[in-house]
Amino acid sequence: MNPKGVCPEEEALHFIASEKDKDIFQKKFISEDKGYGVIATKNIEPGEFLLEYVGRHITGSEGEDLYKEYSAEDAAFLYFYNFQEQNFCIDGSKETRLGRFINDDHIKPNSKIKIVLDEQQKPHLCVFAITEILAGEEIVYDYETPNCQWRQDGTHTTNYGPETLAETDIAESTDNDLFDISDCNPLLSSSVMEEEEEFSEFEMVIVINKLSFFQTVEEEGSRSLVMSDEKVDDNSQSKEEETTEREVILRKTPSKTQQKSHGSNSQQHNVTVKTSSNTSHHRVYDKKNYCFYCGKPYAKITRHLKQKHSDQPDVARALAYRKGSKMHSLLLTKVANMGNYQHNCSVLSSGEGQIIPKRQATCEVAATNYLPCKFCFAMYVKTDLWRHLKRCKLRGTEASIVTRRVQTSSSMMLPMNTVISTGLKTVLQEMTYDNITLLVKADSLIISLGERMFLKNGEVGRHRADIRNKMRELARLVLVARDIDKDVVFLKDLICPRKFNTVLEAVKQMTGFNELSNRFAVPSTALKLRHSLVKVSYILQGEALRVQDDDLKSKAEQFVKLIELDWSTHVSSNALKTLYQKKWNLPQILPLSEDIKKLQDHLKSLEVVCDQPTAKSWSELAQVTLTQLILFNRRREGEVSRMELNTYLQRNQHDMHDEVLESLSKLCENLARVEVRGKRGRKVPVLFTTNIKQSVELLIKTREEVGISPTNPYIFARPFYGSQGNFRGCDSLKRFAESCGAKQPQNLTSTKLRKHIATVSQLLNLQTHELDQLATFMGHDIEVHREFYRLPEETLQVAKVSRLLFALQGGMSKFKGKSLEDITPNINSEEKSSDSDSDVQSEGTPIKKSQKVNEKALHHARQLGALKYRQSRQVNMHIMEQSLSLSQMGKSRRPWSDTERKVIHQHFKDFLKKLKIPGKVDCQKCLNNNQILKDNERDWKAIKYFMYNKIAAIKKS
Ligand SMILES: C[S@@+](CC[C@H](N)C(=O)[O-])C[C@H]1O[C@@H](n2cnc3c(N)ncnc32)[C@H](O)[C@@H]1O
Repeated sequence: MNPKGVCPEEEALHFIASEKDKDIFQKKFISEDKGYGVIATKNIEPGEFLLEYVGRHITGSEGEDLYKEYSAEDAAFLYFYNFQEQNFCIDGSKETRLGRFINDDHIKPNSKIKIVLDEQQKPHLCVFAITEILAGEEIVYDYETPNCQWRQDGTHTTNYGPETLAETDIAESTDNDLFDISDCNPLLSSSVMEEEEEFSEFEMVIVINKLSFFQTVEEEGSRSLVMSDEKVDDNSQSKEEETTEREVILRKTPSKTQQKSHGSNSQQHNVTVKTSSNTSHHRVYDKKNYCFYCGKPYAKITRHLKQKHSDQPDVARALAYRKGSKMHSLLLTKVANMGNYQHNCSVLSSGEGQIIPKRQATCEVAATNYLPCKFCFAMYVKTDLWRHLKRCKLRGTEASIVTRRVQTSSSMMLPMNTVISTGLKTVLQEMTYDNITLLVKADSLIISLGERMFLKNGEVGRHRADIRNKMRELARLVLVARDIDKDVVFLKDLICPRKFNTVLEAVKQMTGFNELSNRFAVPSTALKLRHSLVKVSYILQGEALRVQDDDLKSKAEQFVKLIELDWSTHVSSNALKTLYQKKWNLPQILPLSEDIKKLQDHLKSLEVVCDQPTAKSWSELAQVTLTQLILFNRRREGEVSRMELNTYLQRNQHDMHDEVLESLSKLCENLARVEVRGKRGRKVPVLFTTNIKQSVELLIKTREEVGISPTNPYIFARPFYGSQGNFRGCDSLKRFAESCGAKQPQNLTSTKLRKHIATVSQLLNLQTHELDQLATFMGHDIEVHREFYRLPEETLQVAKVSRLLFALQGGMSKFKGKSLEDITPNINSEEKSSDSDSDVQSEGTPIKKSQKVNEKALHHARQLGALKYRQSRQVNMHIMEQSLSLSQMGKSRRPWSDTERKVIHQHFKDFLKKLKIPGKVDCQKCLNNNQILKDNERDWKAIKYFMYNKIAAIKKS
């Protein structure tokens, strides 16, 4: 009965039934370490019912399953308890009620959990006050788990309350701040140092007094049920032994750190990691920490440091703090960690020995799974490192924000066998931390290759990716080769004629060579490896020359010789064949003009200009403008994305000479031109329309306002997290292509847009110098332009070779002595049937599509008539595209045959009459000299289409 005359259990039952929390509590953010907690808003008497730990009631095994599935955050809310010799769990992770937010305090708990049974005899976990609680004080109970993370880290803080002094986080204290928490945390003292670390999933064991009306449950029974294969700290064990009338409630810790071993691929062949020797009932104290000063292992490292090395500055500093104070134990922990770190580094560099982690796993874990904390030097499982870094009390004030690439930056603390330049180090830092990266760093030959590549182009972002890929490729080869041949440790061991077969085998395994089909799964890697291997052989030859090592030199030379002799038979020829065959039947689909139009309109509608831009609206405008630039210029996305601010600001803005301007189009006045670095270092121009120019200028003006890092050199910089990167045009293009409602958004890529312009430009029958100009603008060599941006091959085949095939069907005798161009087979009936076929089968297949195009083009040409072409100087691109295949025929400059000439002559006259072109035109002359062609190619084409149609009709009849 509490002072208000209400029985606490009855009050608890009332709140259980009403499914509500008492309104005298409030959820409040306590600190970075603790997260949220529960605060009383009124004074509370001892014994009073406070809150219920509400959640989904499930069985213990269901809880176990959830624990495996849940993230660490959610797993913290799984409450395991034992009731009437059965295991239960309350999953509070999805709850909004307050009970689950109550934090732990084993020093000054003000509450306690008890089980209350409702009318249906269902158990409920209820929290009752055990001391007087003042308004503003945090509700805490003792989790009674010495092993929980925050106690192990020595980061335990007193509960939040009105009389509590402001929380002092050691991370914020300087070395000179004497911070003593011993008054409120007497148990902490040397527990961090002297207690053995362990790796147990069950860290919190809450032992509560049984309520009188509950059945007594034998402790051993509950232990065997819940902790079958887990270990419990000795302290808690002894406490449990003392308490006979107790029921065990277990809460699983969120620590999910167990890692599977990487197996034989681990770089460190003979490196193991110390694992826990605990059994389910006994804790085994066999972990030894290495002394930083004498390099020897000790079971009681703190005592050793105090007794033998108190004169060392770091130890002396720790001892200057009062025994039992937080700083005292933290600084000693650091020295102990440094000893282990030193030992671990020597193990990793020698490739032999046992690594001492901060927490010992129960199963074998690969050494590559551990990384040191850069603040306290302890080795943690790499996937848990970020969590530790957040809490590490030795991280200091300047490092309060945990960096994004936690693993890669910590991996730089591991020993490297080779000297690496600062430049290449920055490249390595960007690598994912795994056993491949570990090998890269340890292999001097791979590093040498990286250094050379970095010297060439390392400052350019995307080349850094190339360097990383090349190095990793070689490291993967070595790892595969290690499995084939146990003598291979580093790449150098492979550059030897005797190991050539191993290399071939490793390449085949790595690139998925199929012995039966002689095909590679990844043919490009197989081809690239040849170049890398030759390069590293040259590096070795150079090295051999410098140190006058004839043996090494001849090995490297012979290896290159073998590559020249044998590589193509075993690798290149099949890899090339695979690559070549992969391209067969790949449709070369160009973007649809209507899709391009849709995208343009969509981008236009998104050009939002706001007076006070935020980082979000700025990045939106940046992406829209970037996409517009790519689309307008048909430029490679990377060239535009990486355009630098200075390049834009320092562009040539001198007024053009008046006479030049006059002779050129008005457009020149309005278009800004910026030259950027294109493929292979070519200078390529990017044109800015007035709109784009305005957007870019606005972006530049408001860069600072939205918080773009001043050191970010790009126009289209990313505004978040002080990024030094830029938006990628391909991402923006993809995003807007998908949202613009295009029929085929997948075809709206910068490469396909470039193909599009190159292809449709052929319809214009540009003069050679004009083609050259276009190619230069696109950043192509003219030969490349002609070779790769020609009409799709299949269109040509359909247009030309199909004539022969059709002719074959109708009998060849009448075509005797004619060229392919002369053959005009009767294809109408076939076209019809194939067209209808294509409609039924699939719309997208290129050949059928081009046949359809033929039909459509003819239709258009007929409908619009040549006059329309002539009158309208603005050529409709869409019609041009559709006339694509016919244009090939229009391109033909061969003289007409005699029969054709006669028929055409007549029709030509009629046609001209129909077009109302003055009869002065001499048709014969036109036909002979291609006069119209010279004057206006488009007219000529339209006429030819018409003629072709007529001829076909005549032949048919
Ligand atoms: C049931 S939750 C309590 C609510 C939690 N503080 C939150 O913000 O969600 C248990 C978790 O709170 C944290 N916690 C509880 N007591 C703590 C303490 N004294 N010091 C640091 N963290 C504590 C631990 O992360 C633990 O896993």
